Amino acid sequence: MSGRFLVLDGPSGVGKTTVTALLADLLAEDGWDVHRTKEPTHTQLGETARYGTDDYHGLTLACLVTADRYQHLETEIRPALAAAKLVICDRYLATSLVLQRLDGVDGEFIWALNQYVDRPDLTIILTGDPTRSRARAAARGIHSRFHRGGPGAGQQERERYAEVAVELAEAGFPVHLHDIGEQTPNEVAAELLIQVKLVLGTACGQQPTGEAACTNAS
Ligand SMILES: Nc1ncnc2c1ncn2[C@@H]1O[C@H](COP(=O)(O)OP(=O)(O)OP(=O)(O)O)[C@@H](O)[C@H]1O
Ligand SMILES: Cc1cn([C@H]2C[C@H](O)[C@@H](COP(=O)(O)O)O2)c(=O)[nH]c1=O
Repeated sequence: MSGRFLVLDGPSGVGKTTVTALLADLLAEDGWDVHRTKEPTHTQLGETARYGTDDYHGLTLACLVTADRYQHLETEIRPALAAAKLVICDRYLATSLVLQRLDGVDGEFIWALNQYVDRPDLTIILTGDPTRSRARAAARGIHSRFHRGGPGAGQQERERYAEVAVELAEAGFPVHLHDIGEQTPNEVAAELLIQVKLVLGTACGQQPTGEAACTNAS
């Protein structure tokens, strides 16, 4: 039996970690056996990437985060999927396509590095007001050079994520773009639950009713 693979991605401070936790709880209440995880991982390799962005740049950082992704897939994500779990992952390929490009790496190289990664059943990209997202990330604590820069950097990141939503959809990844607007994390999670059920079906094996595509991404 094989599980399902769900990803939440988007700019720093938009609320990925908060919403991932809430959505994971809602899905568990719905009967899914949920495995929540994050990239970079909390392994030595992952923490080197997360906290090492002042030391590692460009190609080096691209290789580090992708090496962490393959290790994550091999040791955690694929075993959980093989155990029929619903894996929900905070950040994945979309982050690389946005941040590594902002770091000067060619998109073709990023795709080549990631050519053997698993395709999620659904990638949700959260976007929101960049001034608010940046302010939240700053209030929580800055641990990466990608978190620095004011609203201008946040606006650029937001635009890149919207472009990457389309890019992933064109590459055959089911994508849902969700702008949080004024929503609270609970409201975002409740709305996403509906979308997830449309695409993944229900825990008791009901077939999905929606065709996988890039929704809300224009
Ligand atoms: N919709 C929201 N409205 C108000 N505050 C929020 C919302 N979503 C998250 N927050 C708050 O913003 C802060 C950052 O949220 P969170 O860590 O979930 O963001 P993130 O996207 O995972 O950030 P990063 O990528 O930088 O780790 C937290 O303090 C969280 O409580
Ligand atoms: C998955 C991924 C991550 N990064 C970098 C960017 C930040 O330094 C951290 C993410 O930190 P947070 O705790 O989620 O805020 O990792 C990256 O450059 N590329 C990636 O693909």
